[in-house]
Amino acid sequence: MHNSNNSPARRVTILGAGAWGTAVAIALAARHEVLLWARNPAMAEATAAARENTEYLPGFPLPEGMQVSADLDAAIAHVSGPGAGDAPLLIAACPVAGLRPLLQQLKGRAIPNVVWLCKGFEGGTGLLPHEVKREVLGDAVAGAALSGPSFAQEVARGLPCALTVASESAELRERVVSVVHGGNIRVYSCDDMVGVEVGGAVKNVLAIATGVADGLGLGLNARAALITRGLAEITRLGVALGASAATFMGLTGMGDLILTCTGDLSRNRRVGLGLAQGKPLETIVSELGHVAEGVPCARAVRELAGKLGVDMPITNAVAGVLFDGDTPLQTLAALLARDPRGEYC
Ligand SMILES: NC(=O)c1ccc[n+]([C@@H]2O[C@H](COP(=O)([O-])OP(=O)(O)OC[C@H]3O[C@@H](n4cnc5c(N)ncnc54)[C@H](O)[C@@H]3O)[C@@H](O)[C@H]2O)c1
Ligand SMILES: O=P(O)(O)OC[C@H](O)CO
Repeated sequence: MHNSNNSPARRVTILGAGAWGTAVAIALAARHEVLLWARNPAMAEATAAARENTEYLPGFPLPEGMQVSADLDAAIAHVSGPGAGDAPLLIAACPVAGLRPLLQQLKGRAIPNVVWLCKGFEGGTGLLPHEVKREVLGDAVAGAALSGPSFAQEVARGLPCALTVASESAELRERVVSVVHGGNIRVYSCDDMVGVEVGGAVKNVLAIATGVADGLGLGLNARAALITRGLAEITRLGVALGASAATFMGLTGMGDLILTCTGDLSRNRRVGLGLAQGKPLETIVSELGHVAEGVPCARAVRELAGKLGVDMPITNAVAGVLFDGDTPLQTLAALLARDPRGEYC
C-alpha cells in the first residue's frame, strides 16, 4: 500500500482519543495503518462500535481500517518489533497534565520513538514537554514535538494545514515529515524544541486574553495590540529559556497565536469570552468538556517568568483574572496605565 504522495504506508499508534488525537488519526488513516488508543475501555468500545468519537469529536466518521483499542500492549505492538515495518511512529495525544503518567506507562517497553502533540508547561514543575519526556524516558528514546496552527475539526475535515516538527534527532524529524507530510498537511521541521514548545504553550494564554477583550467589545485595534504585544512577551520568555527569537515568527509562534486568538473554534478563546460574560471559571471549563491548556499554563508561566525576571504583563493579567479574582475591566485599566516603553525591548 502506498499513500497519495507515493510514499509507503507506515504504522502509526496514537495514544489519547481526545479531539486532537482523533483528528490526527482520521487524517493519517487515509495514508497509513493507524491505531487509536483510548485509556477508557468503555469509551474505546463505544468509539469502535459507532465508528465515531461521539464524546470528543462528534460528526467525523472514522475511516475504514482505522483501529480503536484500549489495550496498551496491542497499541505498542502495532509500532514495535519486526511486524511494525519501516519508520513506525508512536504519538502521544494527551494534554500536558497527562504526559508524565502516559510516558510512565511506556517506560521499560520497547517503543520506536515518541512524538507529543500537547501544548503547555507541566503544572507544579514548570517543565516543557520535552523536559518531562527526558525525565521519564531519558535520551535513549528519541522524542519530537509536533505543533502549529491546527484546529482538530478542520484537520478531520481534510482542510489544508501546516505544522512544524521539532526534535534534537534529525532522523526522527525526517521520519515525522515522511509520515505526516502529505495530502493536505504540510510539515516543516526545525531543531528549536524550546522555541516550538514555548510558542505552542503561551499562545493559549494569549487566546484567553483576546477572548476576554473581544467579549468585552474592546474592538479590533485592541485585539491586534494584544496579539502583537503577546508575541513580544512569548518571545522574551522563549529567548530567556534558550530559544531562537526567529522561531516565534513561524508556524508554532505567530501562526498558532493568530489562529487561536482569532478563531472561535479555540477552546482557550472561548474561556476568555466566558470570563468576559462574568461566568465562573469552573462553569466555563465544565461547559467546554475539553481541556483548555491556557488555564494551567497561565499559572505555570506566571511563576516561571517571575523566577526568570521576564516581564509578561498580559500573561500576569490573565492569571490575575483566572486565579486572583481580578475583574477584566480592572485588569484592562492596569495594563493601559503602565509606563510607556520602547517597542523592541
Ligand atoms: N483540539 C485541537 O484542535 C488541538 C490541536 C493541536 C494541539 N492540541 C493539543 O493536544 C492536547 C490534547 O488536546 P485535545 O484537544 O485532544 O483535548 P481533549 O480535551 O479533547 O481530550 C483530551 C484527551 O486526553 C485524554 N487524556 C487525559 N489524560 C490522559 C492520560 N494520562 N493518558 C491518556 N489520555 C489522557 C482524555 O481522556 C481525552 O481523551 C492538548 O495539549 C492540546 O493543546 C489540540
Ligand atoms: O482549541 P485550543 O484553544 O486548545 O487550540 C487548539 C490548537 O492548539 C490550535 O492550534
